[in-house]
Amino acid sequence: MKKNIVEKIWENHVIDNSSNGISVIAIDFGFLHEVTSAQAFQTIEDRNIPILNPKQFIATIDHSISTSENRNETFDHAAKKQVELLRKNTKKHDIPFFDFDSGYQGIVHVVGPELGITQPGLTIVCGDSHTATHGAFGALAFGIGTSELTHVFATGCLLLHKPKVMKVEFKGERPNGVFAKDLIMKLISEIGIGGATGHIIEYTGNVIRKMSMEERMTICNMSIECGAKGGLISPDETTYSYLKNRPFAPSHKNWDKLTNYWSSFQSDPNCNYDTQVTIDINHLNPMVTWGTNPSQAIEINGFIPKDSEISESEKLMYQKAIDYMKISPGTKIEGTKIDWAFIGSCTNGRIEDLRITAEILKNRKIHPSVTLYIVPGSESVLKQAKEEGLDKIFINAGADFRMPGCSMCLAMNDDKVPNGKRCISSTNRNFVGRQGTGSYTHLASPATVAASALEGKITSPLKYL
Ligand SMILES: CC(C)[C@H](C(=O)O)[C@@H](O)C(=O)O
Ligand code: SF4
Repeated sequence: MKKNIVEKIWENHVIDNSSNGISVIAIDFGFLHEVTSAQAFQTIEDRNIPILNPKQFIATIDHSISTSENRNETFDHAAKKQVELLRKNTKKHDIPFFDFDSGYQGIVHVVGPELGITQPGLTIVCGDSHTATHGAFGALAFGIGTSELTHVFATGCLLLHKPKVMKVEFKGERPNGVFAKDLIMKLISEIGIGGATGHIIEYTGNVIRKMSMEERMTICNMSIECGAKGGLISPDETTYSYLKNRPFAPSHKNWDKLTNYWSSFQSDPNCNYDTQVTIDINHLNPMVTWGTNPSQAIEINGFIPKDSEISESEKLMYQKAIDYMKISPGTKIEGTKIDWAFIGSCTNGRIEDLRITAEILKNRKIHPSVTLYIVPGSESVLKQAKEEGLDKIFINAGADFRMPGCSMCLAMNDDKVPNGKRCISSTNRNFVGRQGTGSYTHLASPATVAASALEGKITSPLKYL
């Protein structure tokens, strides 16, 4: 029988199928961060259960930490407690922990792939919704809750319903100025925040095949924003050459055998999907959100929608978003004044994102009324950026180039957009107050963010490319 990639990984990991549609699935790897792991550690300790395989996990710190130079010292009390608890728990249970200045610290979804831990065909979990990112390598990766994490600690398994599978194909040629971020934002704006609920998305087609691993991660990362449990891309030569020589990737000895095995994680031609979506990107422009969820996005040369263009079922959400965002229906989104700009996060905090940012900022100054934070996704991204001299370009442009972490993506730390200020951001969520109480967020690609920071208003990157 023909199978899609999700079915293949699933069948490879089924330990038991029960009669009520729930299966016991083996989990290969788990990532931990300071916000969602403490309760799971506490539960297994209270019940006196050991962690079955501590080497099946790695932990790092990202969400609540400071991104200032002296980040070790500038902790608020609650954040410090979270970090210290994770340090203590990982030490006690012998789980590798990537602390400040280990060389491996960073946002969990940036760190896993760049260390070569994320590999094709694996099942990967983390107490974090953007675990979908790891799907870019052909892994079945998804976020779990704290009680599920307790199960994985104790048993290395999870009880799961088999997900449905949606095939998404981007068709055409990518126009200049249009990046992976624009493609995924376009998909979400088409199918809506619940469009892929209950599904894992498989991204297919030539546009995806030509993408780097960084771009594929940006795509898979935002799968969750249209309701999907995860998103993945079948592995190919791009995947294998990215993984080769990474610190935790398998050794070269049996590399051909290994890549042959990894290549088996492909959907069979003409296999079955529960849902299929095709997106034509031939005439796509850079995307930007106008509202308070990621589906409320338009092309940058478009107009903020009017009430008459909105379907009955979306009117309430629409009106709330318009009121909150203090924008005028029917006006052009391009040209909207911004006060802050942010480049970073597990969506767009990788080296390629910093390179395109540098290309646009080089020998230019950001607008005097704009504060631009550039936050690398990990210590290795930071190191690479410095080696390439990108830090100097950022600083010369007037940006604040900071230490790795989630930073202003969710403002659970010191980095916040002030009340009443408007930010253009390379992140994945524009919920009310996401970047700070009373702040306004417009999501876009790093190129659009950089161009907008130069102009002090929402600006297409085309002018600078
Ligand atoms: C804190 C964490 C649970 C959360 C998530 O699950 O995604 C965060 O990473 C986010 O992006 O909102
Ligand atoms: S960078 Fe943002 S989206 Fe990613 S894990 Fe951190 S808070 Fe969540």
